Amino acid sequence: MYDFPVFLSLSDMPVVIIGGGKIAFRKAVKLEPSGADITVVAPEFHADFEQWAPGKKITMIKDKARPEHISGAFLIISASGSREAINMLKAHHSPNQLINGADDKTFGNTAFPAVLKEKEFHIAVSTGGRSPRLAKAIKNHLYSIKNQLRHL
Ligand SMILES: C[C@@]1(CC(=O)O)C2=NC(=C\c3[nH]c(c(CCC(=O)O)c3CC(=O)O)Cc3[nH]c(c(CC(=O)O)c3CCC(=O)O)/C=C3\N/C(=C\2)[C@@H](CCC(=O)O)[C@]3(C)CC(=O)O)/[C@H]1CCC(=O)O
Ligand SMILES: NC(=O)c1ccc[n+]([C@@H]2O[C@H](COP(=O)([O-])OP(=O)(O)OC[C@H]3O[C@@H](n4cnc5c(N)ncnc54)[C@H](O)[C@@H]3O)[C@@H](O)[C@H]2O)c1
Repeated sequence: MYDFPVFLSLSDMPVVIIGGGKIAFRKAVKLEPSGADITVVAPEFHADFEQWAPGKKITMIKDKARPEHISGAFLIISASGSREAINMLKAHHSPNQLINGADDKTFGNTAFPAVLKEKEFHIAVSTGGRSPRLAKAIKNHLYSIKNQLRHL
């Protein structure tokens, strides 16, 4: 699973995040600098969303996720932990959509890596879904040694 790494250009691409909690917020904050056209769908939003989203290219829909919310999306982030939302997504996604199963790694075809972004380079670490904590630890280790490579 998740065995092919790629860097995407998401500017103006339709991205839908299902869920409005802590994890959905983390994904939204990571995606926003890409310039994607982000829609977040959830019956309830974490307070961080309400403070952070105004003035950004983010549409917030206060509703349960429904088929019409996902139909035009290039990338869908499943981050609600809701069985109902996951089952809806399983039944109504199309086979050529990118799906990030942040709440269920048994479903989906796309994982967010742990990212180290500097002016000169961009490193993404994945464990193929096996251990996000390990991915984070490797990223933090690379961060701690990056200055040793400055002369290259
Ligand atoms: C790297 C990172 C990027 C990001 O999130 O953007 C990321 N998870 C991070 C952290 C993290 N995730 C979790 C914890 C708490 C538990 C713990 O401590 O272990 C922590 C720790 C923390 O939050 O500190 C739990 C967790 N993660 C997933 C599930 C669902 C499941 O497993 O079914 C559950 C709930 C399990 C449960 O509750 O049962 C699934 C996924 N998490 C991934 C990525 C993808 C695989 C990446 C890879 O290939 O390695 C994948 C498959 C999909 C996706 O989310 O894209 C980011 C570190 C970023 C950084 O700091 O740089
Ligand atoms: N991928 C990761 O890195 C990672 C890390 C930790 C946890 N998780 C998983 O992510 C999921 C979400 O975690 P959280 O802490 O954000 O949860 P949370 O309870 O804070 O948020 C859940 C959100 O989903 C919304 N929701 C509920 N039913 C919905 C529906 N039918 N349609 C749309 N939205 C709906 C809720 O209104 C709420 O906004 C959990 O399954 C958790 O295990 C993932």
